[in-house]
Amino acid sequence: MFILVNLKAYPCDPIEVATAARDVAEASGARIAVSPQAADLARVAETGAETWAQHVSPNEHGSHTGSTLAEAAADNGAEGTLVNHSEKRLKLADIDGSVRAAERAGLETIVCGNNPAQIGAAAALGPDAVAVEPPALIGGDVSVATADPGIVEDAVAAAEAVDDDVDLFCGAGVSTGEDVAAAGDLGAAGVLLASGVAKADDPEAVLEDLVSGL
Ligand SMILES: O=C(CO)COP(=O)(O)O
Repeated sequence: MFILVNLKAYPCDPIEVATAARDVAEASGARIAVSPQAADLARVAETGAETWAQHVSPNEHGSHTGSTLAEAAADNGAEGTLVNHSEKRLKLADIDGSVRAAERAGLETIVCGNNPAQIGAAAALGPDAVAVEPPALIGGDVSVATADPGIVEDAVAAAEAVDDDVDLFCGAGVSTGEDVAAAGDLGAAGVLLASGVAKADDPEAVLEDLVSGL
């Protein structure tokens, strides 16, 4: 299971989380990545933690003020990027453009969707993985695998029906090792989570629990 910690715009210390993620990944052998604010990519990557962008724009170099270029993310240590997170939704053509921009820059891609129909559409764009995150459960206390196991199973089927090579992740409310195991049992290859780590008093302890069953 791949565990991706999205720091969103939470007021946590990205270096503390990244250092903990690096240490827990090294000690456990689990794959853990941290996705900080774009401005923090380089210093998070310098910790040695696997580092992902939260978004990249479909643009190439040029007159695009405010763009987060895939090339810039890669040059600053990102190894992958989320695309179309529920809090950063894009038009279909722009999702396609962002995935293509990420590919050009050598970034891995996870395209998010709110439901199985969107997951099928996202899988058709050929990312490395897709992630189903029901918006109503994001930031809550109950994990998607517990609150709505059917949506994870249906999303696995939707991705598989389009492209067997595209992994399915799930996210929303994930905060414990039990949540990670439940997601895996439903067919997910990884989880996205945010508040469970970013708002924790002791992010390292939460990360240790998350990988405890792997
Ligand atoms: O949006 C998410 C990860 O990208 C999930 O957020 P929470 O873990 O806070 O529910």
